[in-house]
Amino acid sequence: MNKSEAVSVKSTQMEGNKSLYIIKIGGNVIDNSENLYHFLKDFTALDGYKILVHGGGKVATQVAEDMGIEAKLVDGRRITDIETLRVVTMVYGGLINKNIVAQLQRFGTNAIGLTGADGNFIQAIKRPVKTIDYGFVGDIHEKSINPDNISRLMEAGFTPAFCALTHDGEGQLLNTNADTIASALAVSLSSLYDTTLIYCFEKKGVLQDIDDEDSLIREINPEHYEELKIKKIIHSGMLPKLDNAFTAIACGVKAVIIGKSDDLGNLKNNKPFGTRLSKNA
Ligand SMILES: Nc1ncnc2c1ncn2[C@@H]1O[C@H](COP(=O)(O)OP(=O)(O)O)[C@@H](O)[C@H]1O
Ligand SMILES: CC(=O)N[C@@H](CCC(=O)OP(=O)(O)O)C(=O)O
Repeated sequence: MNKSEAVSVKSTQMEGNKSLYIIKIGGNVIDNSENLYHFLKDFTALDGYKILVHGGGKVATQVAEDMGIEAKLVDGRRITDIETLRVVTMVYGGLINKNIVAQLQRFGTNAIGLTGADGNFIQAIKRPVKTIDYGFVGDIHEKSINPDNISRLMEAGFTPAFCALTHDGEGQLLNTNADTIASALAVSLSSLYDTTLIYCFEKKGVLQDIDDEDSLIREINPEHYEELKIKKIIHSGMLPKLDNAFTAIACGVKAVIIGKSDDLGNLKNNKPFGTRLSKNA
């Protein structure tokens, strides 16, 4: 999460809450039908309240290029002009979201596919132009999410599946990073549920050596994170992911895990899984 996206809201955690998993999947999992199949099956097998958040940046880039629209990303964030907004609306809100919902239904999860505009669940602010004009990109703020509305949907038996689209309340859809949406939902819903946020991607977790799957770092605190950044052990997409993850931990989310989508089943069997974030000792 960059600074302008930071969710500064501090939730009031209550004792004895019901548990909730908020699980985000990224573009590399979505792009691999076998991995996606296994992930959605394991997601269905988890007990309790659940919310799925999906990205799909890789698919959007491919579809845009097929349509002759060049993808432009700055610090991992897509410059979203009006043509690109049309593409991401079709890809995130349509193609990916509806396929995921259909697959979840097959496994028995009564999923309901959503953008932030549906039910006014996530209202964002169009990112102000500073040095870069990101176009139709939405930043989430502390009043973006009303946890009671989302809770009502879950209490009625539905499992929300959010894509990476929000709205500004004035009729405009906005493209919003899926990692940030997952973190903001987790912070907001922590006021009602004991919330665990899980980022699933294609690697075992945060690795000491990105080319060695056996080099999993089992736990990271903010101090350790700073060292890993200086040593350039963590870079590219993992930086905003961890920024979002530490924001969630600091704002009342019970646990945050970053791990491989194939290993989600470990959670049900109480086996260790991925990299767990912690506060400074
Ligand atoms: N130390 C690290 N361990 C694991 N992945 C890392 C590390 N440093 C950078 N990365 C990169 O971060 C990427 C995950 O970020 P991103 O592509 O934004 O995820 P997602 O697919 O969930 O959107 C990995 O594919 C990997 O290339
Ligand atoms: C503003 C912005 O950058 N939005 C992201 C939303 C999709 C996303 O987050 O996808 P992954 O999780 O697969 O990376 C994008 O369009 O790429």
